[in-house]
Amino acid sequence: MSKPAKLALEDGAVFTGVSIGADGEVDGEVCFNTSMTGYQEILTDPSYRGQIVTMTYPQIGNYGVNDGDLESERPHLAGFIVREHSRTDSNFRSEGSLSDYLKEWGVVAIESIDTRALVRRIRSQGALRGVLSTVDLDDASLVAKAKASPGLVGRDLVREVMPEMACEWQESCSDWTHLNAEGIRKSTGTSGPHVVALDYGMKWNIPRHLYDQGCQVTVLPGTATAEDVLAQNPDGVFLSNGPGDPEPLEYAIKTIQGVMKQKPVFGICLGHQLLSLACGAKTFKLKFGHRGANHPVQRLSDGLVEITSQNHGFAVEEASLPAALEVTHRSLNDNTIEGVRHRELPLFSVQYHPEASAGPHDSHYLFQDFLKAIAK
Ligand SMILES: NC(=O)CC[C@H](N)C(=O)O
Repeated sequence: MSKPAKLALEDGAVFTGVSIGADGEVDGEVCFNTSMTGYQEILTDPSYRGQIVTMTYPQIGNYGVNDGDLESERPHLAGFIVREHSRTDSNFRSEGSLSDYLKEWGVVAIESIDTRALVRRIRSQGALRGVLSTVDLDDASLVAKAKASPGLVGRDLVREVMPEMACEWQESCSDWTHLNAEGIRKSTGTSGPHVVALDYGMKWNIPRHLYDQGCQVTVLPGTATAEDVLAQNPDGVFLSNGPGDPEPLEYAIKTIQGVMKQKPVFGICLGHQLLSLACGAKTFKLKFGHRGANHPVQRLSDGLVEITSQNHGFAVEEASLPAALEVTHRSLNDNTIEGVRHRELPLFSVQYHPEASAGPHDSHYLFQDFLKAIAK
């Protein structure tokens, strides 16, 4: 028996569909991801905290869910919007249906709305606050709730997703990760460098890659101080992805400033924004963000174009870049900064996701670059 659900936006638009997830009501920033695959990695990426994610690919759930394709222990997004939830899942790796998974984890989700119209609205007006509900179906009430939703700007969402405790990472990339030109060798123990990863909501495929490069990986909560990090005597420091606005994360910026002159640092996505802020740059909010698995990024050193996996709504403001930072990668969609490096110190970061999961493997070389920086 199908249950109605509604999505209401702060601009007054209301979409009526069918619930495919848990009963309930959620609010958040409505964004969209254009990946054709990877819905399980997207659901479990902690960077989506506070967001209601729309998939533009029309049929979702067709390969089910499994215990291997996870980027954290649970879904973190506020809600999920699809055009059509596949009634069957055909995949030898499937261990269950997407709908059952969403219900198990209490994710409010909707299908059978005009996702093309919704995405066109977001693209023309910018990211919009919204409410997704199976319990309140009154349009005016829902629109009022959407207008009251806090949005992402100025909020520290990292504290809601980061781990409580430190841990030693011991997991390799899945056997499904194809070896690229450089090859991802399965870890033969941790004879490599000791890396401290500051976890602001880290996607698991990042420490898997570091581990497969032979690193000993110590994961610390994103609130760790510079003293906590240096007490581990690391050979390098990694700054992870994570949700929300980077600007209010003053504790994280302070920690980075306390280690960046002593240790090589590599940052991804939120880590890239925090490293840039720590060096004196500013960040700004993109109109509707970059979220997908086919975003072209040019590496400026040799002109190579990488096809990248992306999920970010903020970016580093080019006009605010200090002389010490050099732009290394640029988006070919909108020319925004996708990577920087420090001209003197061994610090570099990218706005996009070289760990893929899901997406192309073009950028795995950056993990080797980090080990080369550490070796130097
Ligand atoms: N995936 C991420 O780390 C996202 C970074 C930041 N929360 C943004 O939206 O830009």
